[in-house]
Amino acid sequence: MDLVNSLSDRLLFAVPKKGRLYEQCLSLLHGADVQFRRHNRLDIALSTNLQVALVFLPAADIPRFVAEGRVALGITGVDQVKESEAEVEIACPLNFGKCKLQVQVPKDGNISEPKQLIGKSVVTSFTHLATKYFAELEGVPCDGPIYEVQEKLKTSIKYVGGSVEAACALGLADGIVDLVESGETMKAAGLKAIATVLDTEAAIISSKKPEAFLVASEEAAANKEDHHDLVDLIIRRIRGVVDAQKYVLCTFNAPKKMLPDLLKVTPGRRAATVSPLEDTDWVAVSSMVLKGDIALKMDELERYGASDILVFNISNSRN
Ligand SMILES: Nc1ncnc2c1ncn2[C@@H]1O[C@H](COP(=O)(O)OP(=O)(O)OP(=O)(O)O)[C@@H](O)[C@H]1O
Ligand SMILES: O=P(O)(O)OC[C@H]1O[C@H](OP(=O)(O)OP(=O)(O)O)[C@H](O)[C@@H]1O
Repeated sequence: MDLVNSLSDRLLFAVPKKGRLYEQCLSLLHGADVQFRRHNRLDIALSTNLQVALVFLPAADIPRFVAEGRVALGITGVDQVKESEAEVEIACPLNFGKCKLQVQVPKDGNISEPKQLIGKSVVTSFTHLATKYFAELEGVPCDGPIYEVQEKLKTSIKYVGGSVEAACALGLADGIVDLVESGETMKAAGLKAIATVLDTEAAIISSKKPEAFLVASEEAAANKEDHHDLVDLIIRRIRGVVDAQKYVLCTFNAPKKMLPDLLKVTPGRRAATVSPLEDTDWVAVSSMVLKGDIALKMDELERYGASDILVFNISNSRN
């Protein structure tokens, strides 16, 4: 059977084909045990252990494919979902691809707030979001199609597909609207941020259209229900991996008399596990702690008399 025909029985799952989200998507799929082999240059890969086909697409196109029910699930940036105005479900934020869509202007110029860009020229890859932002700033109603709103704006919003940060230096724009993470690109291009349009991160999105779950062959159609179960299974697995990455497991030995204070420091996600020790004046405690808090928590545990404090990474989890 050729590759395209073998897709009819499978749940389609769109993943960015390159760029900032690509590597982390692969590691997430690995963590969720979605196994597949991608052949050179092919943008479709059949999973070897689930009834899933991965489709590698540009991040910006994924919301549209999912909204139209061509694929059931996708991973992309929330910024791309908002920009495309695609009607999709944001099933699970993924805690990576975190950045901000910001209005940026030349560092040494005389513009210091977005209102000063009204009537001037702005370049971006996010024309919908930029148009909405400036429409609000100018008090223009934003209910018509985007080109009609743009016609009413004093500010000119123009599209470029990449290297947006070069637009000011090249005389194409007075300001830009672009993504910023570390700020390195903006700094190197001599720009400064003067406003944030959107905070964004990667997310799993799922289709609201029933046809996303339809399968072509009769035999496979009988398993249609399975595709809903499969969507649920994949989302739960991925959520488990994402949650696991946010936490570490902290274990320590605690003098019994200090236990109430120590449990206030590390109460655990639901509750800490407390186990007896040979020495009856002591207990062992294990508890999940947010990764970002762990150093402070260890300081506090030590202060309250905990000893043998150990911290472990968690590779997967389920609630
Ligand atoms: N610097 C960044 N830090 C974190 N996440 C980012 C960053 N830049 C982009 N992203 C996220 O990754 C998504 C895809 O952006 P990326 O620049 O990788 O696009 P791409 O598909 O490679 O397209 P192109 O390079 O042609 O613009 C963005 O929509 C955003 O959600
Ligand atoms: O704040 P930073 O950490 O420097 O990241 C910001 C840059 O990252 C993205 O571009 P990317 O490098 O993905 O390439 P692109 O310009 O081709 O989209 C974005 O468009 C910025 O240019």
